[in-house]
Amino acid sequence: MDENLKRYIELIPKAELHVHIEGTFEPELIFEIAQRNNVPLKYNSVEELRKAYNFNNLQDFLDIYYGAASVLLYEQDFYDLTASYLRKAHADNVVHTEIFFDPQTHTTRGVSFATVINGITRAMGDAKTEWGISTKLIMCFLRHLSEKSAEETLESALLHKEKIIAVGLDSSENGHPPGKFFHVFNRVREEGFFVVAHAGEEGPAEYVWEAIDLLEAERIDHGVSSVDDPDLMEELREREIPLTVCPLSNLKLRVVEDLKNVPVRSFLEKGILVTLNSDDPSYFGGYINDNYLQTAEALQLSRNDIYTLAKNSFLASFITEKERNFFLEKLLNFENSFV
Ligand SMILES: Nc1ncnc2[nH]cnc12
Ligand SMILES: [Zn+2]
Repeated sequence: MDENLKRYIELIPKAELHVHIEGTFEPELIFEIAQRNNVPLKYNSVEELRKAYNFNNLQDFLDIYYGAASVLLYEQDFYDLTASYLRKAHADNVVHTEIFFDPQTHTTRGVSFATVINGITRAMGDAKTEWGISTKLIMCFLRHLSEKSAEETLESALLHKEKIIAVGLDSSENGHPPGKFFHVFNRVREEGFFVVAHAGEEGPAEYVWEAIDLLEAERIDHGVSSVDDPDLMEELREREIPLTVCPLSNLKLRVVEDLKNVPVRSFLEKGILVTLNSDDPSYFGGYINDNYLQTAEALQLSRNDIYTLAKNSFLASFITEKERNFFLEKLLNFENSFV
């Protein structure tokens, strides 16, 4: 790739809108925390664990991801995990990030909701002080569990309402359509949270329709199968519903055979608010800049395309108009001064 475009990608201020905090758990930190908490691991070394990162589909990955998360027990563990991600995001010139967390992954093991959220938000506060990085937190329900379990999780979340900006849906997609969570998302909206949902990752375009029509999702996570349905593409453009696409994730989970097949160009050409994100960077071989760089290379994206993707990341963020204007001005200043 052209050195100048590479530098432009690395330096451009950007927002990350699709990253699971449990998916930023690096093998070295997994072993460190497992050791200090006396939790046995199935793997004998960092190298052995890394070797297991060879996935045929979403479920293969989720099995390992939930296994690693089981070493997280104390508030300090969640703090260390989050601080480690935010350091990397800052290095990639991420100036705003909206982080997913999966409370049920921890509460079902007896770790309290407060332990999880207090550790994460303390690291978010420290990162703001230290690096000026802006952050929001999005709670996700695990869709392989019941709607009742999601309702109980929402109850726990209400005690920490001011720390959570939006509620989403993740985990095993096929067989667990958004409609399964219709009632609980009515409550989510009544409580004033923004709504997002993973849809159209491994699942069909129909699941994206359900997410926007039944759950009234304001942003779709992945959504790559939308490209199969021209009416849906038109709907996403018309209603200005952003997609948080994660190219390296799609490649590693075999949603696509080649990065060339991630439909970022189709979304850009259609005028859909598409963004690039890392999803679970410690498992998929790269953080946000790696996603931008490898996608730009595979799709021959121009500097102008990169600018649009970075701008879209701010347009698609759950921030105030004042914050949005601040970031858009930062972006414009960067554009005008980059040589
Ligand atoms: N890519 C993904 N899809 C669904 N659920 C997830 N949880 C973490 N990463 C996920
Ligand atoms: Zn995801």
